Amino acid sequence: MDLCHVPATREKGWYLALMAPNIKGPNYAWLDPSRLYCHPQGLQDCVADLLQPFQGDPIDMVAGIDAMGFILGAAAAAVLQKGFLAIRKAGHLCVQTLAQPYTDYSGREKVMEVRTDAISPGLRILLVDQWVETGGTMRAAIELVERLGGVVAGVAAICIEDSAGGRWIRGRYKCSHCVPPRLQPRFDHHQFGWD
Ligand SMILES: O=P(O)(O)OC[C@H]1O[C@H](OP(=O)(O)OP(=O)(O)O)[C@H](O)[C@@H]1O
Ligand SMILES: Nc1ncnc2[nH]cnc12
Repeated sequence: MDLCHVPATREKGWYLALMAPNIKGPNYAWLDPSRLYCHPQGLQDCVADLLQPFQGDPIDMVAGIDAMGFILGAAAAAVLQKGFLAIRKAGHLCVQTLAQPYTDYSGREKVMEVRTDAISPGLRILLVDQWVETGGTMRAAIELVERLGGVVAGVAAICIEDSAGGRWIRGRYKCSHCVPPRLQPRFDHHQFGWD
């Protein structure tokens, strides 16, 4: 695959074709989007599409979710010229943290942590992750921000699936994603290959 080829017309989500299917079975997410980060124009357009709905919105800080949410989150923070807060899977931060248990698409119970000294009450935070499948991970991050008095200014991910958790998030927060309407049902049904 040519990771430099740029199509003549770049409609929203053109770079989604760079994603790759799971070939390793049920212990993994059904899809791996990360090859699109290898494409310079793909990465740039992905971040621009995620930020477009928030143009003009007051955002004080961007938070990205461990691990792949760090990539788009940090890129978005750089574009917005804001700071970046890492929301981490438990057991990595050697400072005072707040913890939130959750369950994700794997069905396993996990714990997310955030440092307690970065979010002051009323701080408006844009939460970024690579993907929302069941919504368990993003909901845990939302809980952490709100328990610290922060305000979730928005939720951004390449895709927010039409799951119960995805709908819960979409119903309560301003959201952005990269999926054109014709492709959303394919992603909701975990179908790869949408040309
Ligand atoms: O909506 P959910 O069902 O909660 O799933 C979404 C989460 O799962 C993936 O991360 P994962 O923890 O697999 O790993 P990584 O980011 O460390 O690769 C994805 O990037 C989200 O963070
Ligand atoms: N990165 C990802 N891609 C597709 N589905 C997912 N579910 C959780 N993470 C995912």
